[in-house]
Amino acid sequence: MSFVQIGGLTLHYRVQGRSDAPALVLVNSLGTDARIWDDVIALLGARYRIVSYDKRGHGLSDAPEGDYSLDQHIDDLEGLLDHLQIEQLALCGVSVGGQIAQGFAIRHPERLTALVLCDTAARLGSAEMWNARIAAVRAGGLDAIADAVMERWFTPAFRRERPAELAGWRNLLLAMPVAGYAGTCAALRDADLTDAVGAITTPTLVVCGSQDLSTPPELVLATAQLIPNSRFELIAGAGHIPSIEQFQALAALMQSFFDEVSHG
Ligand SMILES: O=C(O)CC1=CCC(=O)O1
Repeated sequence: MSFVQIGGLTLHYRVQGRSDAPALVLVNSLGTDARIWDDVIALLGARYRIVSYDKRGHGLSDAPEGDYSLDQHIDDLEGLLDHLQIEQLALCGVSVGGQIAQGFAIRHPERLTALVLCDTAARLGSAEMWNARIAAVRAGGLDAIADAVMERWFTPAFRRERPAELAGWRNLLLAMPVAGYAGTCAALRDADLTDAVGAITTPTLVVCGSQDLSTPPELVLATAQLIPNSRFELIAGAGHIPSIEQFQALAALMQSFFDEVSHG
């Protein structure tokens, strides 16, 4: 567990896996923290130096008041990479983490060897939807939305058969600061990369849980179709966070994609 201050903002990050291996950086989704990647890290750590972090507003990182922007999230990632002196990397993000990854790929194509976009799109939801979500958490805290969020994160089978894990991930959501959640909803409300993702040149794997109710497969596929050098894969039996629910399938897809990219 490590911390760095970037422009006055404290970020929590972790560096795991093989220290002399190529870097793989993972970006978490709204309402989660770096621990959503733990099972994937366990499978890929023998071949990569893996950095995961709690983006601003989440986990052990600072959660300033006010609206955040996608650019601020991308600046944070850039600052973390500079701090760790990582020049070249494979980048993977889920949901808003995937938007941060798309934005980084547009800003810094020269730094990326591969891009993995999980359950994300160039545009997520509508301004009305995010404003309603912000109002709900400001009025009632994270508890006001937690049950609905669990239905989008996880399949009915997971919710039925793995109640302890469901309760644990729900606790993670409930523990997060309202300022961090609402600030990131504002970033989602204001971000639209639809006209920009066509400029991504990095080889890109786009994946989506087959039962994702937050960013359904059609939406994710539509973004994949805008990215020239991309491939789309559906992950059966997963909702919005395949790194938890189907981590073996996700890690296998990532590994074969990285092998393909590095062997031309
Ligand atoms: O709460 C959800 O619907 C899930 C989600 C949306 C954006 C994100 O990062 O997670």
